[in-house]
Amino acid sequence: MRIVVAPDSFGGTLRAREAAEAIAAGWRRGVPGAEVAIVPLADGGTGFAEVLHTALGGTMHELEVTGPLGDPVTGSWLRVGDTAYLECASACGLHHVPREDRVPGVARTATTSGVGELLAAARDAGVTTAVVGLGGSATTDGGAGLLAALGAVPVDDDGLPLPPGGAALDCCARLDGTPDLGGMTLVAASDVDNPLLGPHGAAAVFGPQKGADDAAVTELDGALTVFAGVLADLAGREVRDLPSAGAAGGLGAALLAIGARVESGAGLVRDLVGLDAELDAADVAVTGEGSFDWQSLRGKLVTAVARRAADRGTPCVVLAGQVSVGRREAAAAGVDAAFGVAEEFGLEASMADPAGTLADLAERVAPRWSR
Ligand SMILES: Nc1ncnc2c1ncn2[C@@H]1O[C@H](COP(=O)(O)OP(=O)(O)O)[C@@H](O)[C@H]1O
Ligand SMILES: O=C(O)[C@H](O)COP(=O)(O)O
Repeated sequence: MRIVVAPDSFGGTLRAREAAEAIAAGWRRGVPGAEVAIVPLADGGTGFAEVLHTALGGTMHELEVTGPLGDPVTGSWLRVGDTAYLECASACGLHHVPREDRVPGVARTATTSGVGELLAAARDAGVTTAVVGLGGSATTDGGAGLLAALGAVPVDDDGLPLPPGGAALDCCARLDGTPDLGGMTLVAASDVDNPLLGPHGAAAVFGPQKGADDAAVTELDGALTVFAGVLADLAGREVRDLPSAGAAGGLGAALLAIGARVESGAGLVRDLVGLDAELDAADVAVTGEGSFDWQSLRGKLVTAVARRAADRGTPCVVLAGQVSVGRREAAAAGVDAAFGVAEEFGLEASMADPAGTLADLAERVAPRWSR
C-alpha cells in the first residue's frame, strides 16, 4: 500500500512540508507499515521557492530587501543552475503585515520594491532565466515598486518620483528610465488568472484581504487603470486584460509588460517536483490546504492534484484545516472524500496545534483507505 501525500501549505499555520510530514506521521500511526511518500506542493504563492528547493536542490540566497511596508525584510531566491526561482511573497507577502495592520492605508501604500531587488540580485549573479512565483502578496501596486527597483521609476507630470504603493499611481504620467533585466528570460508563475482591473481584478478580488475597504478598492482600481496605460506604453501592447495580469496585486501586469511568459504556478511546481510519477506509483493520493472552499474548486492546487489522481483511477482524499465544499461538488472535482481538522477537533484546537491535530485526523482517516 503506497500513499503519496502532496499538500499545499495551510495558510497561516503550516508550511507545505510541515503539513505533509504531519499527515504522513498520522497515516503511519493509523496504518502501520504503510509506505508513504511526501511531495510538498505550492502554487506561485507562499512556499514556492522552498518547495522547489526541497525537490531540485540548488542554493538559497538570502538578502535584506524592502518589505511591503517599506521596512527591511529578509527575502530569498533560489538558484538552480542558470535559473533563479523567486517567490514574490518572500519580499512583499501578506505574512510580513501583522493582521491588525491590514488596514486601507497599508493596502494603498504597500510596495513590490523588494521583489525587484531580489530580481536585480539574481540578474547581477548572472542567471539567464528568472521564474517569479506570484501569490500571497500584501500589495496592490501594479508592480510599480518592482519596476522602480529595476530602473524604471514611475513619475508624475513634473517628472517627480511617486511615493510607494498603488494609490499614488493615480498621478503616474510615465516611467523614467528603462528596466534593466540584463537579458534574463522572465517567467511569471501565477496562482490566479485574474485580469488587472474591474470586478475580477486585483483590487476588487484580493484588495480586501490586504486591508482595503470599499473606498480603497475603488481608489486602487482607478489608479491601476491609469498605470495600465503606462504599462501599455512600456510593452507596446495592452496587458491589462491578459490572464494573471491581476496576480499579486497587479505585479503580473508589470511582469507581462517587461516580456514575461505566464505559466500556472501549480502546474510548474507539479512538473518540476515529478508529481505525476509519484501518482503513477500510488494507491491513494492525499492532498490538503488550509481551507478547502469554492476557491479551491476554481483550479487551485488541491483540485489539480485530485484531477490528476482521478485520471489514473487513484482515490484522492483531502485533509484540510476547514472544509466548506459539499460532497457532490468535491466528487465532481475528483475528490473522493474531504475531512476538515476544525470540523473534527474544533477550530481553536486546530489553530493552536495545527500539526498535531492534522496528524490525528490522518490517523483516524487512514484505516478507511487501506486495503
Ligand atoms: N490548521 C488549520 N485549521 C483550520 N483552519 C486553518 C488551518 N490553517 C489554515 N486554516 C484556514 O485556512 C485559511 C487559508 O487558506 P488556504 O487554503 O491555506 O490558503 P489560500 O486561501 O491563500 O489559498 C486560513 O485563513 C485559515 O482560515
Ligand atoms: O497575491 C495576490 O494578490 C494573489 O495573486 C492572490 O493571492 P492568494 O492566492 O494568496 O489569495
